[in-house]
Amino acid sequence: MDNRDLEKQIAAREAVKFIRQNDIVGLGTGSTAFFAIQEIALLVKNGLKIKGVPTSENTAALAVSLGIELLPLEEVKGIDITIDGADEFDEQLNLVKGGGGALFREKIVASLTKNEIIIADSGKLVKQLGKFKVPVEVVPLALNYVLQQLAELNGKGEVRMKDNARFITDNHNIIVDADFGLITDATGLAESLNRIEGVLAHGLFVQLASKVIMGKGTQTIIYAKN
Ligand SMILES: O=C(CO)[C@H](O)[C@H](O)COP(=O)(O)O
Repeated sequence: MDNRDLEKQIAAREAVKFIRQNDIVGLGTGSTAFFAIQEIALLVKNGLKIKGVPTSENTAALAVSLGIELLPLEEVKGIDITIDGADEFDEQLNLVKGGGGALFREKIVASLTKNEIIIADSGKLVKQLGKFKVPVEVVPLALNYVLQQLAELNGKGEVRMKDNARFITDNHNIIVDADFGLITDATGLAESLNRIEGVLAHGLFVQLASKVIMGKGTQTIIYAKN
């Protein structure tokens, strides 16, 4: 395992300590969340009773393969704790998410969650968001309109591709990765993106995380809400 994976793993091990018996647990998506799901599966094998809520089809398949019982997102009224990754975060706990294209379900799960814990390796911490382009999930018919609106916000949008075709999300939409340069006002930008018709969700997560647990070398550093 390389150093970044080790950092992800120790962050995941620390995060699962916050899970309690009978919790409803949001299960994140991506290579960091993968470590948390593995740790949760181990706890379940050892007698922990939880129900998982997946943030993507990939995560659902992984969780089922590891013996974690799932609840469908549409039936869930509240989630006790979620453990998810991020593409970048700042010390105010603002995040960019959606590198794996699961941002819409991740945002719904985060919004339903009491304790949203983000786990990350040390490469994800930034002084200011914007190094990672902001993923925007777009209803395909609205693509040109959304690209124009992003340009009005000084964002250069590019349709995400995979294997020479448009990347398609679990919700049958496309992703535009938008470059806004360094983001000075994450709240303002998030609100502007929320107002664009045709945008289902965007990857700016503001005021949604309660802590970020970051692996650094063999230690973890916790950034928490004041
Ligand atoms: O938001 C996400 C998926 O939509 C992931 O949490 C984010 O992309 C981080 O992924 P990884 O842990 O593989 O670096």
